[in-house]
Amino acid sequence: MAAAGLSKIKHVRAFTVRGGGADYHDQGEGHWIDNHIATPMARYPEYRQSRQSFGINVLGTLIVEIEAEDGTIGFAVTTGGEPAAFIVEKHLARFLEGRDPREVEKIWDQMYFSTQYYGRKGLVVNAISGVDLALWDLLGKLRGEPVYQMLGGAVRDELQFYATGARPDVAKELGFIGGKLPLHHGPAEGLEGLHKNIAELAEMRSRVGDDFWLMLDCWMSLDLDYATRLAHRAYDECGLKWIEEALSPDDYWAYAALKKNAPKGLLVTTGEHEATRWGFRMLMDMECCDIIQPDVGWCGGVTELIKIANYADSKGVMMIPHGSSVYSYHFVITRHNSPFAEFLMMHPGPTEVVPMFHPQLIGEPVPVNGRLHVSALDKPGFGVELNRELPMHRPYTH
Ligand SMILES: C[C@H](O)[C@H](O)CC(=O)C(=O)O
Ligand SMILES: [Mg+2]
Repeated sequence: MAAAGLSKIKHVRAFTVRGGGADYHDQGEGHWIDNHIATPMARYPEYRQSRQSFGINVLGTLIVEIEAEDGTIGFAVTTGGEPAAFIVEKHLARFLEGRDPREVEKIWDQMYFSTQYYGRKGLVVNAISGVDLALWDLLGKLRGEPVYQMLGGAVRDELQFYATGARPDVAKELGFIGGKLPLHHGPAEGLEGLHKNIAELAEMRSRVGDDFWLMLDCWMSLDLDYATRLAHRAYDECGLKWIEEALSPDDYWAYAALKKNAPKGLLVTTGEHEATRWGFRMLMDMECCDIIQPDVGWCGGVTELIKIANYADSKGVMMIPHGSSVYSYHFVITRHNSPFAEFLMMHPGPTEVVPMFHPQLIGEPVPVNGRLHVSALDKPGFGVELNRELPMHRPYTH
């Protein structure tokens, strides 16, 4: 039974919406995020130029709303679209309705183990993450507290960001501490592609100077041999800071080998497509990387991220969450082993700072001069509202 003053959960609803936002790959033509980026599908020439051509944006955004008996609504956005909406409405909602919203652990446990026979990673854990984030948002709104306060409070006054996008030189001018470039050419483009990758990085190094961090996001596109050669050349010739998600997320053995093969001083990072405490334990126990990068909207939500982050802390591994806007800001500010955060540049250029989940959230804070003061997070829940002017669709009910 809910304690006096805290409403029980009345109803869970799932919606879908298209056009950017949490499904940040769902952008219009000409956007930097869909311009010949190296992927595991780039071995097929017909899918090389555009990730949308092989369906990267096929799912769209999932919106989860949880309404309490007093009418308070918590919500969250993540990816997963219509199939995730089905899972939320037809399977997960039963573990919330009629419950005390403070039962986050029990609700998570029931969502995960009831779906384990067809879930464990990917879409199902995206759906669980969306529900979990909406639940934390509701709890914060019911208590009148920001999520970061419920997580133990801020350990510093501001967040510092690096920027992901095709223009680290602009990111530097905008005050970010570093810039992460997408890798453009994968192994199928041979030695010529490797030379082009290095030339692009060298050109960017010459624009940003010696001290600005430059990173490469390889989006699962490489094999171990290519990744090793790229790592050495990019570090030696261009002072690369880290090589990200170079390999398939399933190939823990290749990651462990890459970390051994990589030059000392270059960081190996991965994890945005990994999920749950068990997946991240594998990455850390097998010494696959120096930085883990869970996406809070995909790895199991805040309830699971607490466990992942604590394990990382105990192993001395840094945790820099992937993207995920306010959902990671509220977490990162509470952790010493997350000293900075990612900001995904969603401007098509990208030459301006625009909210990462634009246009889905109202009141979404953005870094100013590469920083965000904790006071920007001082609103109940995750501190944002849903833009209800968007054409939301509720494909299933229960
Ligand atoms: C730029 C990358 O290919 C991807 O779209 C985003 C990502 O992996 C990241 O922000 O990290
Ligand atoms: Mg990445």
